[in-house]
Amino acid sequence: MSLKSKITGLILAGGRGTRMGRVDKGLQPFRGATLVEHVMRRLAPQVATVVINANRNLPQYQAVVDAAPVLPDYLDGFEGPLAGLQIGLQYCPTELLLTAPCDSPFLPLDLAERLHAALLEQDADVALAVTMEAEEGAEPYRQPHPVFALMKASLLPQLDAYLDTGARRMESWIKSLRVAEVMFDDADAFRNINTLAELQMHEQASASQPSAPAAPASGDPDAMPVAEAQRIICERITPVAATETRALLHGALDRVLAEDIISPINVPAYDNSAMDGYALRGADLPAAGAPDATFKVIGIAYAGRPCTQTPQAGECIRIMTGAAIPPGCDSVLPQELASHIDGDSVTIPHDAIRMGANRRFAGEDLKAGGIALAKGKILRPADLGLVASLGIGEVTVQRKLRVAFFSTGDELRSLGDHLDDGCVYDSNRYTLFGMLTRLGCEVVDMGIVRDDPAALEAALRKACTEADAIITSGGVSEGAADYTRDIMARLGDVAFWKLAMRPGRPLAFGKIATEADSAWLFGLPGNPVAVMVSFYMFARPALLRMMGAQATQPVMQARATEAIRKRPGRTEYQRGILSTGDGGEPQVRLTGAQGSGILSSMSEANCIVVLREAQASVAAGEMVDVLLFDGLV
Ligand SMILES: Nc1nc2c(c(=O)[nH]1)N[C@H]1C(S)=C(S)[C@@H](COP(=O)(O)OP(=O)(O)OC[C@H]3O[C@@H](n4cnc5c(N)ncnc54)[C@H](O)[C@@H]3O)O[C@H]1N2
Ligand code: MOO
Ligand SMILES: [Mg+2]
Repeated sequence: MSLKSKITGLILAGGRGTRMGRVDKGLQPFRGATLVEHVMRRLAPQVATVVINANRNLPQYQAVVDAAPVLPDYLDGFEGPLAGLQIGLQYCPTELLLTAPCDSPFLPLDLAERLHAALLEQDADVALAVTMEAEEGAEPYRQPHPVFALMKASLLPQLDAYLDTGARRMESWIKSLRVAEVMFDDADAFRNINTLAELQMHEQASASQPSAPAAPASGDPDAMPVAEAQRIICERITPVAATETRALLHGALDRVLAEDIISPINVPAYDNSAMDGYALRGADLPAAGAPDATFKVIGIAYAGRPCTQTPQAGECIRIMTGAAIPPGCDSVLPQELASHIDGDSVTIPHDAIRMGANRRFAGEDLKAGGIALAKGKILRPADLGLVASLGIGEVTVQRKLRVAFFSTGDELRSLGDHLDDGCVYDSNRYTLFGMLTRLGCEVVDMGIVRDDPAALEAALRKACTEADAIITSGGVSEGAADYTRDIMARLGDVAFWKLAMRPGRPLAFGKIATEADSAWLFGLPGNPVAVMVSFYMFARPALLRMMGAQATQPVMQARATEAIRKRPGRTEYQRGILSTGDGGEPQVRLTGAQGSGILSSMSEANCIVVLREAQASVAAGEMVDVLLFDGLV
């Protein structure tokens, strides 16, 4: 069994964020994602699943963990890390739980591995990270980080007992356990970001992330870094304002929500049973070591048919999953845990369930008055169901974006035409059609435009009147027939960039206008792989922004199975195949030839390996960033 499969990751995001002016820390934007997404990216490769403990903005946190749960505190009115830990341990389906706070975007990638080694070696209950800290003029000291801990899931009863005493401090609870401390050299990896000022400072500090080792830049000094081009594009683009209404079953799927959906009701609307069994008063359960207790069944509760009888001491109600918890009851015994059932009497052993077991609380999914789905969410199947669970049948969505696209080049031939000498079939238009359609745009296919200034001008003017954005391919480099550049520049404020990336070096971006209309223009390079990479890195985020969508690109880490050559000074996007290694961990290999005309490399791939600007060649076995096609395309 791999180590990963034994561990559940718990991100602690339940705090009040008082030092950030009560903002929800985990959701603060940082380096193109939210803080919690950075934590997720670094924790996920180390564990079987990641869950989040949060008490606010649950839908936003839910989007980060996808199918895994977001767990609100079980204890009311107390938001310390132990409340989060308690619910995390209650949930934990694996032998071990690894915790990390939501504001620690640099946490070590070998945290689980090193804590686990110490846990075993020292036969401890908990292993936690320690660093050496030094303040000016003072002796260096050991700083334990109890929120970066790997612990046995079997510690739950000890934690419950500790919390029952009214104590709440993480440090003192940990002291009561067998603790292994693991010294990490890189104190910065455990830095959490407490204030908005700190956040801004880290945002500005370039490439100091442990995942992007610094390397001497040796690229073209005129080339613009990818992040800067993305920033300029994002700053200029604003969302399109128009909205429309769509029914859940008719047109809402994959659209961008234009308004927050406020929950009009609690979901579930009433406390109900999670099991078929017997509802009873937890206080009547036999104490530890006491003999089995027998209860009399006085009524029956079905889902949709509540039972209004109130059991007295020693009485219970037969209950089905989803049925309302009867008055006075607070716990449900699953029927298979009874030691004996005979007619209307049920016998229960002392250790069968804990008080409060198997009770689902009113509003534990969605609270009345809370934001069930936030504006900007792209509606997926789960969201349609969630909106329906609120009794709402229609949603307000952003109108679809209209995007015109065409290919440029005298060498291009349309499908069905004869392939003359020196010509190629136009493939970019099909790739663009696919990418735009997947993104949910209304596409306006304008065919092939010759390398002729008058034809190009006419095409751009027509596109401008018909669309919100225009995407072209080819003619943006510096060849003698690359006329697109001149015409684009004449029709608007279009800038031509040489970017520090490969593929996708040339790019044109700006606004063009006719007498009556204007549109954003993305002049993508002609090479078939370059057009796709440029689309995903620049056009896609810009179009999503125009659509008013809140979306991020799913990045994860995988181990490179082979060495990858890379020159520092430019970002490289290599096509990869992600798979599961023998130990169950993600691994990635390249698809072979990586030339920007080799479209088969894109077709074979299921991910892009992102080699950051400062990064040098990667050795076999090193971890690399991987951008999954799933969710991107
Ligand atoms: N002296 C330099 N030459 C080039 C540079 C440079 O910096 N200095 N950059 C290279 C890079 S990188 C790229 S990418 C290309 C970009 O060129 P253009 O955007 O001007 O595109 P074209 O010249 O029109 O075409 C390039 C290549 O792609 C093929 N192509 C174009 N459109 C399609 C299509 N719709 N379907 C299939 N294939 C297409 C075209 O036939 C060319 O082979 O410039 C480099 N040169
Ligand atoms: O954009 Mo080019 O395709 O980098 O080779
Ligand atoms: Mg060219």
